[in-house]
Amino acid sequence: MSDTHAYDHTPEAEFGDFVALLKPRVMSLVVFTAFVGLWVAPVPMHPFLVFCSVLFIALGGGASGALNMWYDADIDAVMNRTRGRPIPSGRVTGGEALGLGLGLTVIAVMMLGLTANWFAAGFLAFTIFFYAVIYTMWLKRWTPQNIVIGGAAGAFPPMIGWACATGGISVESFLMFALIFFWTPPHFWALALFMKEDYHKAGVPMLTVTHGRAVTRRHIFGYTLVLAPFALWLGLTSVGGPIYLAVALVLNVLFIRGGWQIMRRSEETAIADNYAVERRVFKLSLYYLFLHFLALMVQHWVGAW
Ligand code: HEM
Ligand SMILES: CC(C)=CCC/C(C)=C/CC/C(C)=C/COP(=O)(O)OP(=O)(O)O
Repeated sequence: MSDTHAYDHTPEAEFGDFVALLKPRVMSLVVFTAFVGLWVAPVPMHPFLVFCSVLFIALGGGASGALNMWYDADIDAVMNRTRGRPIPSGRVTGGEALGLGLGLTVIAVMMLGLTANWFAAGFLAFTIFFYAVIYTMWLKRWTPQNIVIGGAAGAFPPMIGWACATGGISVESFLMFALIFFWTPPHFWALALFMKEDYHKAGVPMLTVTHGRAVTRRHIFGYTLVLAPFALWLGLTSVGGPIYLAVALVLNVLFIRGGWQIMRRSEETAIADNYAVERRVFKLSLYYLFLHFLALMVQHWVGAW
């Protein structure tokens, strides 16, 4: 991954550096959720328009990643996980990242408006604004609730996908939003438990830094409990069905169990096994979201309720 690039003698930007600015790995899951939101909507779209919509949502997501990296270059330079990124390592200038982010935002929003509809395009613009401005510039450096509220940005994409197909919103698209929204805190805090030093060094008020790990552990478990009813409720709507419900049931039991294990662990035990459980739950979180949306796709294919 580009985050781990070695430092070059002559820091010259390569194409890969500009791709890295778009945070492709994280955005792949974002784009998948957007695609599923669009795919399971009750209004079928022409395959070419499906392709265009997903492409422009992906470009918009990438644009927001570049804007985030432009603004966060100072933080990224301090943290081990991020200091090899294109800007802190000197291969790309802040101005280039800002230009790329703004340029892609304009292209993505305009093209989505022209190919899908302007409601979806406005929604995409708002989501980019939410991630780049509300989360990155404001919440991230200000409150330990940063990722709870900021998580909304990452939760909007399936609603944008649904809006591309239908021109509106619905209970189903709202529940897909809720699924990602309440998933984000356990997803991120599991990681923060074994990355605390990084955020501490960078002065970012993550919950682990401001309230300590014991509180963070309880929050993780709490959110897995809040999340489960929304995941199951989605299965009872018009996009749900027995396959989705079975998958959701298993995944939520596993996730709640993971949250419970994280909460019950003492810091000493965690240090002794190098945060093995926290690492496992972080990985599980990625499968959790991917498999829920995959199950929605399969359910749609075999026929929803
Ligand atoms: C405010 C919300 C979020 C925060 C703070 C957050 C934070 C993080 C961090 C710090 C990483 C670690 C490594 C990396 O930089 O790749 C990560 C990984 C990841 N996140 Fe999130 N995340 C958030 C929301 C999301 C959303 C909404 C998605 C997708 C729907 C997502 C998908 C992923 C994926 C796929 C990875 C693994 C990337 C890899 O393999 O390198 N995240 N997240
Ligand atoms: C369509 C569209 C506009 C989608 C946006 C999706 C979105 C907001 C995803 C959030 C993903 C993410 C990596 C947050 C990380 O927080 P961070 O930026 O604090 O993480 P870092 O420390 O790795 O930079």
